[in-house]
Amino acid sequence: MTTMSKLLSDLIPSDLTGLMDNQYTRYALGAGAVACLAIPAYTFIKNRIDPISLAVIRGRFNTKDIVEERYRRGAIHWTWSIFGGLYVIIGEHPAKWLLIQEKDNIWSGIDGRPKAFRGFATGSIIDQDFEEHARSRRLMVPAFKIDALKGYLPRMLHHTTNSMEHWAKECDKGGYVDLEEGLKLLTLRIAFTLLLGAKIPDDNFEEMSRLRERYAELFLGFAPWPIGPWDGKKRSKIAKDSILKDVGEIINERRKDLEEREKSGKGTEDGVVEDSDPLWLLLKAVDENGDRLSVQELAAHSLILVIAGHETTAATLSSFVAECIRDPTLISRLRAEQDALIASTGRQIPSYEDLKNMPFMDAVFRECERVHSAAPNIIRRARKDIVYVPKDGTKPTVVKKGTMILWDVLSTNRDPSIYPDPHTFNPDRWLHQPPTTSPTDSATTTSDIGTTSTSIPSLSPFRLATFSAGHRICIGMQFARMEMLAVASRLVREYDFTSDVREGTVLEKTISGRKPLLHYPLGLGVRFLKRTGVQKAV
Ligand code: HEM
Repeated sequence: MTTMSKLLSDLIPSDLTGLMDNQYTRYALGAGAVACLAIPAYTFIKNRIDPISLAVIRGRFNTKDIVEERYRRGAIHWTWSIFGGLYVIIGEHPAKWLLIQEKDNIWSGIDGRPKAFRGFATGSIIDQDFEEHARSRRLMVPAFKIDALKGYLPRMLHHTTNSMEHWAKECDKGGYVDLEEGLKLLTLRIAFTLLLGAKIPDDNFEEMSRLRERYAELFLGFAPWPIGPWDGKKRSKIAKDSILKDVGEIINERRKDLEEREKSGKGTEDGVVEDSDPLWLLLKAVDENGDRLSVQELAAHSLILVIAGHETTAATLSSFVAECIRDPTLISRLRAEQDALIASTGRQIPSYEDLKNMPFMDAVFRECERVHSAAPNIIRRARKDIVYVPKDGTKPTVVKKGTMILWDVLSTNRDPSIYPDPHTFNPDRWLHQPPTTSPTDSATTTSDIGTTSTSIPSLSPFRLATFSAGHRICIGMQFARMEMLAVASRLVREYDFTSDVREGTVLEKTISGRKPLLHYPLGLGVRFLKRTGVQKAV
């Protein structure tokens, strides 16, 4: 008898009544029973664990898979995330329900966020809610209006030129420069000097790098152990205290300046370009009792302005660089547009009006915002039991008081009913077939960059969710859009950063416990070289 037939005869005895006496059969039945319980249990758990949390735990992040999984679960569904159980909502209809109609029924300040996200900017605009929050926004909004933006542009461009020359010098020594990190340093410098009015000498790149390291450490407190480092909270607190100390010094200096001006009657009115930044407006503000904000309150707002104002913009600019590396036709089209603009205006350095005349560049950024949204989620919490009734009239969902609700930005931005072939990076979709606009949404914008000027109309922020929507829509959206166009146009006009890429550079973004925003796992190592035949900027 062969080994196989012996095994079979052992497994299947001729006398079936003695089946349970056979030890192999018992093993097989036992294994079958475990599988019967384990497979549905595994499927049940897997279907309820949030795909982003699962990807971070596994260390394998694929945006397309995550988005498809979230759509499979539906426009509103329950999930367990690393921050606890919550409802996920996708798309325009539930987002409007959450962010507008139920505005008074949700917390969007400190009480609305997961515990891990609390406590790093206590008392700032993002912690505040309701009237207090609305007051802070009213105070800051003038710093983001067109006149203020126009005032920021020359200094933005100056810092960009300075950084580009620095990167080129580094590469002249024969190495590569990590543009992802370089762009963070640049946007951090822009945020410190323009939003807080700090004075930072042009050549102190080392000090900027140290400052940037502290900002990176700050994020270590976001992810709970074991995903983040075991001492993440402690390191984050040390970084925060150190940043607050620096910010406190800037505030004290500017407060002294304000007091001196008030005493001498020199004038503190806005409109002087250097004095229309958000910190200046906050410094001058008085409440109904005539009191000014304390240094602690000012420091908290300043901290959040710098965090929100540099990391996200740099992330989107990095996506721009990565897409140009991936597709060389992009860079030739962008260059053709820039070169034509230079020829028609005679300006090597773009003006504010020029930024409104770059439809293709604008389209590329709109696509970067859509596909590579810097902030993947927006989180709120129910203040009372609230009910979501789906558009199609299917079963309503009751969200219990105290439950977190996460608006899935990544998936909303890839809604196939709005964006055909949603996972493909295709800037032309904005030029040829702009998605439907919503006229009421223009009320949320404070400038005309990238909205009314080019062939690209303003899209409902409930459909392109990158900057959020409703009463907390990103206050710096137009600042960011202007900054991205300004920096990118300078890069494209004068430098080549696409042909010599460091070996091993990975162009797919990921999230990890140490870096909770989407980023390139090994940075963007490129050789940054001056284009030949470019006229010197003046
Ligand atoms: C590409 C760049 C940017 C992206 C993707 C982005 C995205 C966001 C998002 C998603 C929110 C959350 C709103 C919510 O909770 O609903 C937000 C809030 C905020 N952003 Fe931005 N942002 C960017 C650039 C900036 C810049 C440049 C500044 C400052 C100049 C800024 C300042 C703020 C502030 C202060 C808030 C809090 C607003 C509030 O709570 O009312 N952001 N941003």
